[in-house]
This record gives sequence, structure tokens and C-alpha cells, in this order.
Amino acid sequence: MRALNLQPKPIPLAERLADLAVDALIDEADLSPKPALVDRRGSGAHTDLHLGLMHASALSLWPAFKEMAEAALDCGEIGLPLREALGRIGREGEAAMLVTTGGVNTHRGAIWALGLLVAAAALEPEANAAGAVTLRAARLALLNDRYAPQPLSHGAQVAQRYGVRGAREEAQLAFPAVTGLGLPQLKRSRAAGAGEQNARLDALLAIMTNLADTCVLYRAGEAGLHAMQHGARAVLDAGGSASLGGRRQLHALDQQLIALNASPGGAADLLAACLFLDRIERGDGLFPGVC
Ligand SMILES: CC(C)(COP(=O)(O)OP(=O)(O)OC[C@H]1O[C@@H](n2cnc3c(N)ncnc32)[C@H](O[C@H]2O[C@H](COP(=O)(O)OP(=O)(O)OP(=O)(O)O)[C@@H](O)[C@H]2O)[C@@H]1O)[C@@H](O)C(=O)NCCC(=O)NCCS
Ligand SMILES: Nc1ncnc2[nH]cnc12
Repeated sequence: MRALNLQPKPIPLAERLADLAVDALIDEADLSPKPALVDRRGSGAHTDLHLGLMHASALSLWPAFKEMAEAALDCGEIGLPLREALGRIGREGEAAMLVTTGGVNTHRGAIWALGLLVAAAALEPEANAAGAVTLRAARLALLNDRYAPQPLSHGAQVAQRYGVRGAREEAQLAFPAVTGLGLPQLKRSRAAGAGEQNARLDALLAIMTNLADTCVLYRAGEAGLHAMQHGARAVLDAGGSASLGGRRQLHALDQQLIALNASPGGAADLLAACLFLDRIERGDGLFPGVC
């Protein structure tokens, strides 16, 4: 009689990376209370979004993230073939998202940021420091996808109008809002004894202090961006989201951004990127049993 093999089947790397990307999106959506964003309390500044839709959207992107990681493993190097494969898979992922959400743009920026990071992580899984992964992602983002359509997106419109850097440039610069603001704040707040949810809220606020969030600019102009950046700074200066003073400032920021219709969707996407990189850096479930 043969002994039963009870060893768990190894999970392919591409699937594990897709799991981590979707987990990061769901963790971001669930995190509460986020200023003017969809969370467990409600829809923030949005009339067309809710938490169930954010979850469904995140889950619909799993096949795209898996395919992006597989493309990176197949190509094995940074170059135009991989960049154009990612563009094609990203556009298909956007289409799947829009079918799931009935046409609402829930995660366009997240597909871009996490797609590049998933591919960058798959290229060299052992070189998993956030700085190394974001540099590889930046090298991919700098390549010009010849098949990318050039629609006059919201981001392109406000970039023209206000001369700011949007999602494309954030990636091309190796995600400074994540590696220079979000991740260091996440670690600082954890080290100071904040609970995980407060540390994540602080990371989001740190990103908001300096990001040119094109969603906010499109919906609420420069006044909205100013309110977002200064309000986020005020929460952190008052002691962060775990302190009573910070909590009061956070409530005021939430009210102010909702009144301005200013939803920081770009900052939310970058928080998801931050949570993904944090898990990758810690090797969280990535290597054991992965083939
Ligand atoms: C290169 C692309 C990122 C396109 O960029 P572009 O700026 O031209 O296009 P947008 O359509 O505006 O999308 C950019 C999204 O990125 C997020 N974002 C905003 N600011 C920043 C920033 N400074 N840094 C990083 N990320 C940022 C943001 O996404 C979130 O907001 C979305 C909702 O936005 P919007 O549609 O404007 O929503 P509303 O104002 O609510 O619209 P209405 O309801 O009023 O109509 C939400 O999805 C969040 O995700 C920006 O929206 C890239 O997308 C691209 O080229 N894609 C093509 C495929 C490809 O190559 N993929 C590569 C795969 S790796
Ligand atoms: N939680 C959220 N609320 C609104 N827009 C978003 N885009 C990405 N995450 C979001």
C-alpha cells in the first residue's frame, strides 16, 4: 500500500503574485476610515462605487495579474516584447474590470501600478527589496508601448492643464510616493506601536501629503489637491491616525474632501502598491512551496 502524499501542491509563482496583488487591492478597499474613498463605512465622495464593487473589481483582475507575471517569466528580461505584452494584458484587464463593474472605472491606476510591480517581482523574485522591484518596474514603464492608444484621459487632461506628473511618471520615477513616503511611514508607525490598520492609514496619508493625484485635480482642481495634501499633513502632525488629535483631523479631512468631491483614487492605488511591496519584501508566503 502506498503512503498518502499530504504535502501541499506548490503554488506557481505567477499565481502567488496575482494572489498578493488582489489581496493588496482588497486590503486597501477594506481599510477604514479613509478620507473620501470607498471603505467599510460607505462610498466617500463617490456615487457610482461601493465596497462590493471594489472587491468584485479586484477579483476580476486576478487573471490579468497572473498573465502579467507569466509574461515576465516567459520573456525573462526587461525589453519591448515584455512591455508590449503587459500593455496588451493591461488593456484586457481594464476591459474585464469594466464588464464586472458595469462600466465604472474602479482600478485603472491600480492595474498600471500593480501590473508593472507584479511583472518586476516575477523577473527576479530573489531581488525582492522594494527599491529593486520598483526600479525594474520603472525600466518597464519607460519603454514606449507602440500599441497603446492615446485617449485624452482625465490624467492627460489635468497634466496638460496644471503641468503635473501623473500615474505614468510616478511609475517611470520608480514610485517615489511609495518608496519615499508610504513604505517608510508604514514602518515608522508600526515601530511606534500603532496597530496594523492605523499604520496603513498613516501610510496612505503620507502618500497624500505630496502626490499630484490626477483624480483629485480632475474632480476638484488645485483647491482640492491643496486640501488633500495639507489635510493629510495635519493628521500626521497631530500624531497620526492612532492618536485622538490625529483622528479629529482625519474626520475633518474626510468631511472637507467629500464637500469638494475630491476622491484621492490615485493615492489609494499607491497604498495598494505599498502593501504589495511590503508583503513581497517580507517574503510573505512567496517562496515556501512556490514553484
Ligand atoms: C499610463 C496609464 C496609467 C494612463 O494614465 P493617464 O494618467 O493617462 O490616465 P487616467 O485614465 O487618468 O488613469 C490614471 C489613473 O492612475 C491613478 N492616479 C492618479 N494620479 C496618480 C498619480 N499621481 N500617481 C499614480 N497613480 C495615479 C488614478 O486611478 C484611480 O482613480 C481611478 C478613477 O479615476 P477617474 O476615471 O479619473 O475617476 P473619476 O474622476 O471618478 O471619474 P468620473 O467618475 O468622474 O468619470 C480609479 O480607477 C483608481 O484606479 C487614475 O485614474 C495607464 O492606465 C495606461 O496606459 N494603461 C493602458 C494599459 C497598459 O499599458 N497597461 C500596462 C499594464 S502594466
Ligand atoms: N477605495 C477607493 N475608493 C475610491 N476610488 C478608489 N480607487 C482605488 N481605490 C479606491
